[in-house]
Amino acid sequence: MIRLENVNKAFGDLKVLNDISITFESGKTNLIIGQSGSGKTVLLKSIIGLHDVDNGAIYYNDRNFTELNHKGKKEIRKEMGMVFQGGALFDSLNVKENVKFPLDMFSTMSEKEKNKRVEFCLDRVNIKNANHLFPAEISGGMQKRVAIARAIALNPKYLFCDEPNSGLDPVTAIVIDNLIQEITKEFNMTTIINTHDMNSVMEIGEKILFISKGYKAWEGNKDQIFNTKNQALNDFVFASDLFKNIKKST
Ligand SMILES: Nc1ncnc2c1ncn2[C@@H]1O[C@H](COP(=O)(O)OP(=O)(O)OP(=O)(O)O)[C@@H](O)[C@H]1O
Repeated sequence: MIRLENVNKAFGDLKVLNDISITFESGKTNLIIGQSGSGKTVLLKSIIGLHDVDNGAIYYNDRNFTELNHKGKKEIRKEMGMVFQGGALFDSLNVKENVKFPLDMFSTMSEKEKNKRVEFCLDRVNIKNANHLFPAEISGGMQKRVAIARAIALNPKYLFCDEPNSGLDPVTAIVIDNLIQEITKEFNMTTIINTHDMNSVMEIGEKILFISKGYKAWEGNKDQIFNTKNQALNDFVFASDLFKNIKKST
């Protein structure tokens, strides 16, 4: 569980996050949605400690992350896995080496244990016989799977995904969304996903935070989102004719 209490963040005079409070639950896919520039990335970066917040608190279960010193934050960071936009694989490392990288950096496992863990993670994301291929030699969907395998290599309690299905065709995007949801449940992680993909909202929006101009404008789930009376959320969700028509027909 990750809990935010009255989180504020400004860059100079620009107030980007205003008093955001919410609980992201474990074993669930928690989505942050909002228009471009609404503050999603700044919020995600604040949660993982890449930005210091100006005031407010961020709890990882009962640990107040914002109050911890460098060493304390580092301990919690070991429990975080990340899937960056575009996958962010190392081009010069093959699939196996990419997934093994965090184990080499941060674990005390033996070589045999690391290899076993890499095999487990790649198997879990359904990548087979690709250990020696380089990122440029595999499809976008496979790259995302490798990025997910790498993110779960250290068995994280918390998983952060920034636009995990950007650049994928709609079918592959849903497969990746479902994979993230499955592993979230299987390993009981608290998963937070930044997205503007309405298909993701419909598929895996178990808990949704909608931010508008840096404010929390709504929270709920995928079943509630289509019946909301919130004007800003309606404008966002039903921006396309397709979704307007879906709403009319339900
Ligand atoms: N390091 C920074 N310094 C100054 N301003 C910043 C910084 N990072 C973000 N901002 C500003 O904060 C606001 C929110 O940006 P943010 O990247 O969080 O939006 P977003 O919702 O993630 O948008 P997108 O969906 O396009 O990625 C923007 O006005 C942006 O210019």
